[in-house]
Amino acid sequence: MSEETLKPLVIGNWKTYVSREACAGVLTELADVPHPKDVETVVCPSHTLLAETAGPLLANGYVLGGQSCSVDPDLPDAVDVPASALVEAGCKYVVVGHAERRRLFAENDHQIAHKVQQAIQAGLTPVLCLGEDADQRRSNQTTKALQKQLQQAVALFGADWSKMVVVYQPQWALDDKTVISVIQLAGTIRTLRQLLQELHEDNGVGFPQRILYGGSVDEHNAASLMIGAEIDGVLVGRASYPAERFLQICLEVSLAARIGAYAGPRHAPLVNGAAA
Ligand SMILES: O=C[C@H](O)COP(=O)(O)O
Repeated sequence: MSEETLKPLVIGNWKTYVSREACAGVLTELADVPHPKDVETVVCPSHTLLAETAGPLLANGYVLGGQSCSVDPDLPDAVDVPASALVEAGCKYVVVGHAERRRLFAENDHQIAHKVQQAIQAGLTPVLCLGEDADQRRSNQTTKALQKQLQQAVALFGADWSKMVVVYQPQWALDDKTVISVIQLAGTIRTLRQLLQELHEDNGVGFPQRILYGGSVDEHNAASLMIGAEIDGVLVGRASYPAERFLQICLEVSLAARIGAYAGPRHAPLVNGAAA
């Protein structure tokens, strides 16, 4: 496991919040206030801003990510940015399976598996988002939903996916902009860690992954979510802009990691010598 993957990870997903007009100011603010070096800090600008943001972000110690990649660049219906083009633009990460793409573009697990495969083949680290919807939550199907999404997402490749980042991003929390409780989150993160361990045991591939949380994370809740739910970082949407808020979240995560003596992704807890 590389030194970087032992750090907590904060990903700012700009979506379309940062316009071309606002971009130069944001880049200046991100450059002026040094972000904590003990946090790996990724910024995912909109694809049309990648060219002009890559240089300044990389020069200031940020890591670059893509907001999505195409299912297969060779398919005639490929409309998204190829993973290889993201690499050329300087990206290290790419978000796949984002809740909004699952919902608005009806992206399914099979397409997401292809995206994961494309990302890995291009040398990117996939940031795989998954989570249950409101109905699944109400009917206690959360574990089943997560298991299905996980298994199908990694079904197409047998390579070492230890670097893959998993983001728990419950659809219901995004729909309502609900802030998840630390207790709720802690329980589901534990389940996810267990599911990942089972996948590891079944396939003999890399483990453990970094598990992040995404959904209404801000400068006020980032630290308590980090410590209370034992996550490895956060995926931030709205609060990734303005830069001041995003930098404060990075500081909170750094502080939480120090308080919790964070030492990298954890294994599933053991009960009587076996995984819980
Ligand atoms: O990509 C980020 C997630 O959609 C979370 O967005 P949010 O922080 O605005 O709730």
